[in-house]
Parts: sequence; C-alpha cells; structure tokens
Amino acid sequence: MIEVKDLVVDFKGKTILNKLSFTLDRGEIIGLVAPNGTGKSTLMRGIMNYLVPNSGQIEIDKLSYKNRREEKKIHRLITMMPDQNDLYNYLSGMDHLKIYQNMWHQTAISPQKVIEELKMTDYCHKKVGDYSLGMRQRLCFAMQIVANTPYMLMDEVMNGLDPSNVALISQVLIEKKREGKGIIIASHLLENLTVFSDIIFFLKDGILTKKIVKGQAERPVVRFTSKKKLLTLADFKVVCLPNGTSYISVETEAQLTEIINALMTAGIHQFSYSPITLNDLYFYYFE
Ligand SMILES: Nc1ncnc2c1ncn2[C@@H]1O[C@H](COP(=O)(O)OP(=O)(O)OP(=O)(O)O)[C@@H](O)[C@H]1O
Repeated sequence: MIEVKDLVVDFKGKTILNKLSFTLDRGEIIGLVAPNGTGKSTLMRGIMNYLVPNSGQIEIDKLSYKNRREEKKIHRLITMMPDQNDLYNYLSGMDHLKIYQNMWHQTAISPQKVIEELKMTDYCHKKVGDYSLGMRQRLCFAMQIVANTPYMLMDEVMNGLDPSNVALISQVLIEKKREGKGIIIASHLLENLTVFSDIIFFLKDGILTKKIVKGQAERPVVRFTSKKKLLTLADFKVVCLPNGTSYISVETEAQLTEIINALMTAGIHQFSYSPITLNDLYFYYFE
C-alpha cells in the first residue's frame, strides 16, 4: 500500500501541496484530475522522492525514504513512467525496453510480450529519432510495463495517442489492475479516466478536494443550454458552467417533473437527465 499523509510541498513560498493525504492499495487505480500547474507532477515526484517535501510522510509497503537502503528497496517497488524527453534518439525502442528489463530484473517481463501486446512489432527495431509522438508515448508506457513493478505512477499516459491507442492502453491498464498493480494516473482525458479508475480525485488548493468512486452514481441532474443565462428556474437553483451548459440538481422524482414543466414553460425543449458528468464537475470545481 502507498500511504501519503499530510504532505506539504512549497516552491518559493508558494504552497503547492498542503497537507495532502491518501492511500493506494494494490489492485487499485487512482485517477488524478486538476488544471495545468496545480501539483499533479509534484505529488508524483514527491512519492518517488525526486523532491524533498517540506513535511509529511510517504510510506510504500511500510518502507520510507529514511535512508539510502530503504530508498533502493522502494525503487524496486515503484516506477514513474518515463518522459518522452528521457528517450535516446539513436537507440531503438527494443534497446530502451531491454535497459528497463535489466534495471528491474527482479520484476521485469519479456519486452517481446509487451511489444506484441502494444502492437509495436512494426517499429520497435527502428531508431527512436524516427518515431512519431504517439509511437514515443507508447514506448514510454511499454518501458514501465516491462519494469512490471507493483506500483506505477503515470503522468499524462495518453498524451498524443489516437483513439485506438487510447483504447488499447486503457485495456492494458485494466489488465494490470487485475494482476494486482497499484496505479496512479494523472490525465486531462476525463471520460477516459472513468474507464479504468476506481477512484478519481480532484486536486485543488493543495489537497484532494473531490472524490469520485466507481459504481457510486453521482447526483442526477437535468442539463440544458439556454440563450439567456438563468440563475433560478421555478425556485430551483441553476448552475451555469463556463462551457455553456446549465444544470439543475434533482433530488426526487416529483422535482424532476416540476423541473421539466418549468423548462417547457421557459421554451427550453432540449434537455437531458443523467448523473452529473466528470466534465461538468471539472468546470464546477475549477472554473
Ligand atoms: N522545481 C520547481 N521549482 C519551482 N516551482 C515549481 C517546481 N516544480 C513545479 N513548480 C511549480 O509548482 C506548480 C505545480 O506544478 P506541477 O508540475 O506539479 O503541475 P501539474 O499539475 O503537474 O501540471 P501539468 O498538468 O501542466 O503537468 C506550478 O506552479 C509550477 O510552476
């Protein structure tokens, strides 16, 4: 289990993480959502001990960064997905995978198997300098999958991938979860995060403010767009999002009927009724 307790990170007097706490079990995926520059990478770098937090505790399977020996043990248990800038243009994809296989020889799986699974057979022997953005991204993901550590941190794993590759990597993530991996994924592809995450956290003001749990339906809402900005409708509070959508929360069936009648009376005939979406929640929390 990864346990983060009261983590504080300040940069130049600005508090980025402010007593942030959470736990991650093996066999669980946490999705991390926040606007650019909020602290997602800082949190991951803190968990990897790539930066020294101002205060707080980080434990990984009860090990902590208290000395070099424990740090080495931790880095056999956890990897952060490499960044595209870490790749060597003059080496092939296969070379990179072999380096990772050697470095994490205690846990590593066969690069060949991963290459087939990620459909990289056609290009894995070519030099990385000739790869497209999406090919490089798949290689970074493949490197972490080869290392095969029990815990994996992934910052923007879907960066630059087309929809087929997003679907492919989502499937691999689900498989990894079934194998018992504990994974944290920061992503701006909100709907995609719901495909594999067990819990999605919104990071705001240095803490995890909103927790969305898979299988627990969010409150239902009636969503609509109207030319005129409405603040209320028949005594119901209307929430106007900056993406042009408005919604009204619905608590009972009777309320639903009342809201629909009010919308019709106001000349609004197009609306939908469903649990609030992750996109709507994002705008509600961050705009
Ligand atoms: N080494 C550093 N020194 C000073 N400030 C830093 C440092 N690293 C990050 N920051 C600042 O901390 C804040 C959080 O950065 P971070 O990279 O964690 O954001 P993020 O949520 O991962 O963003 P993105 O979605 O763009 O990747 C930003 O304001 C950034 O400028």
